[in-house]
Amino acid sequence: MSNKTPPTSVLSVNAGSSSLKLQIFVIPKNNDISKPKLLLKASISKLTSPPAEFTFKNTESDKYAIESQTLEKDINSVDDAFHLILEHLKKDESGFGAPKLDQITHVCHRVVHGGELGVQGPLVINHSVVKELEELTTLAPLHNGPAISVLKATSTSLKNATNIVFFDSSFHASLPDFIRTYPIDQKVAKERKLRKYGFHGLSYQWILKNTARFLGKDVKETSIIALHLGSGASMCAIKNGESYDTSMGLTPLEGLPGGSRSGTIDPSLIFHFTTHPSTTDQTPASIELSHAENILNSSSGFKSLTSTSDFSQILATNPPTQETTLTINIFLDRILNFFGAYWLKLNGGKGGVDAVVFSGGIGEGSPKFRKMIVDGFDGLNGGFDELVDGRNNNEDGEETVYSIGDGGGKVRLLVCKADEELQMVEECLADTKLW
Ligand SMILES: Nc1ncnc2c1ncn2[C@@H]1O[C@H](COP(=O)(O)OP(=O)(O)O)[C@@H](O)[C@H]1O
Ligand SMILES: CC(=O)OP(=O)(O)O
Ligand SMILES: [Mg+2]
Repeated sequence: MSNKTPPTSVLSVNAGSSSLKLQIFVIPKNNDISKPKLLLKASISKLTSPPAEFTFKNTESDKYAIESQTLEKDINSVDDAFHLILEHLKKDESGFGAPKLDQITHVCHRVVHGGELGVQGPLVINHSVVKELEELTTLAPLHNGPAISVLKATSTSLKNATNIVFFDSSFHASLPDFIRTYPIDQKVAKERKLRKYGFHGLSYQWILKNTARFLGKDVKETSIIALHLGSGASMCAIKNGESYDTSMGLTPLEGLPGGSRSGTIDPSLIFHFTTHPSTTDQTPASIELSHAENILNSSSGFKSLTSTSDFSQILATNPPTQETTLTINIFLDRILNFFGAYWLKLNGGKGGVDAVVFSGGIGEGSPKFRKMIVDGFDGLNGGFDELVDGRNNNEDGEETVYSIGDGGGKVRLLVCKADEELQMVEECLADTKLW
């Protein structure tokens, strides 16, 4: 329920497939509502390649700070992670610079799949919204369930707060019909809402607005190829400020491979892979995740090719093994497939691409992998910036967007640090309909 008061203290929660990231912002009294102040940042990562890692930073006090702690306890779900962070927050309350947990007025939640709800943009939750989201769980099996469980936990533990959901899929409402439509029976497709939705949209919105700012361009005139390479990886062709194509589809399984996801495969492979496919005559509401779908989401991708879903470990294996080399080559190859396609679709050869932007844990964290990708652009002869090693290796840059190229090309090479949490908070503060 909305409490109809302007936000003064906002908690923002991002339940990813391998991590939970959380930030708290305050709007100091008499201050501009568009300038939230970061009070606290916490994350638990490596949930799918344990042991998990905990970080906690209160900008006002170091008393309970945790730079990076390997968790001994069996923390391997977003739910566990949320409760652990909540316990730590309660301990930290005494050291809080400003509001206590019960003074949080608004909670922003990243929900990956919004289905048709997602087209409307962010929503204040009520029972019917939660019910609709629950029905979408099977369409984002690694994400929606955990996000709903955090949503329920904050509704119970932060009773005074308004809970708002922000959808990863909303940014892709602009996909043209010939891109969003799968060539299947259209009656069935419409009835069951089977189409490309696309995800990582909060990240793409953040990348777009910050890249436009960096380039000094209007968002509506900015066209980029963005790569969000995290535990789940996707790419997006953004044309004049709108999503024109993206690699994920009906679910976050389509497109690039990821930590535990296969990405695109021949759909018939499912029937050769499993001896327990779901039967086809179930109604959508009663369909459980099939065995095969579960395998493709949870035990495929990097994890099935090497011993880990943690890409930093795969890149760091020295000397590389046959398995790590194969994994890296597969990921690179699929990225270049999409890159070539998006370059054509955006008319890159005729100046239709302003920048290539890397983001997500891998996109931000690995100069080595960025260089491999950029080397793959050679054949396009596309007027890209030259990669500058000193810039590409810049690990401590504080800026949200920075250049890794020489700046002399028609197509800039940039890194943008993902911040889906702040993206949600900025949207929340800007949209008075939400409070
Ligand atoms: N410095 C790094 N170099 C390469 N990969 C990295 C680095 N830091 C994190 N990663 C990888 O990023 C992925 C996690 O990305 P992230 O965007 O945080 O995940 P999530 O999808 O859960 O939001 C993991 O595969 C991790 O190994
Ligand atoms: C949509 C998706 O795959 O998200 P994440 O990378 O956070 O798991
Ligand atoms: Mg993420």
